[in-house]
Amino acid sequence: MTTPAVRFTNVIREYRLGEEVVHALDGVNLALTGGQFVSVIGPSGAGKSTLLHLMGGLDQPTSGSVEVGGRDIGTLTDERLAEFRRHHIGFIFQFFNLLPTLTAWENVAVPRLLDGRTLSSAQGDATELLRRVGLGDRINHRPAELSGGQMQRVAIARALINDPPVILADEPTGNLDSKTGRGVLKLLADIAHSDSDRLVVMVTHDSNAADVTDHVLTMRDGRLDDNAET
Ligand SMILES: Nc1ncnc2c1ncn2[C@@H]1O[C@H](COP(=O)(O)OP(=O)(O)OP(=O)(O)O)[C@@H](O)[C@H]1O
Repeated sequence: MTTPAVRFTNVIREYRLGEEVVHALDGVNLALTGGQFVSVIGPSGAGKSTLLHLMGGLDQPTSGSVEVGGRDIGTLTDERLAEFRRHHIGFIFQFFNLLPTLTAWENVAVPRLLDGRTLSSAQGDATELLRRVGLGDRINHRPAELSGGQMQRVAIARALINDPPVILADEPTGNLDSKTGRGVLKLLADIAHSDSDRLVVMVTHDSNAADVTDHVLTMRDGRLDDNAET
């Protein structure tokens, strides 16, 4: 049996605010294999972002385990966890989070700096990825010279630069018009489907999402509605 790209076992995440305890995740079990594009939907406060943050090692469960590629990320030290995130997880955000003074290819190459490499050593890979996301003619443009959809494509190329097996997207179409958003969703689907080892998980309020994703996880009050083994 293949190891799931992501597995949650009895995951609880509580936040304590004074006397009050919020159960952001209230016993989540899931196993997601690579090669698919999964969306996470549900009402505000249901726990969607918490789920994504735990998948990406940005937050830790109060109890239960989160495995990425078969490794329990709760057992890693902070330093190992940061390294693990850089190589195993690609993040895509609603507001792109590009650096305004850098060109498109330099933005794509930034994660390589964190590995102690130079930007220029990644220029070839960054340019190739920009071509892949349809921006081969925009490699020297700065973010202010790009449309919202183009900025999100740069951010997607940046998420791919270290070839991570898991890509996590938090409302990636939330700041785009619906036509541009559909293009971004199609690109994310292509990225998931072109590699059987790659899982793409997206938190969204986008009503088009269910049409383009292979599986929809619905969250409510910190729990998943259905059996999430795919
Ligand atoms: N750092 C925190 N401290 C305290 N409570 C938190 C924290 N982060 C999230 N919560 C609470 O956990 C619950 C789940 O929040 P989460 O952001 O995961 O929901 P969501 O489904 O992503 O919502 P939205 O669609 O509005 O972004 C909410 O009740 C929220 O208030």
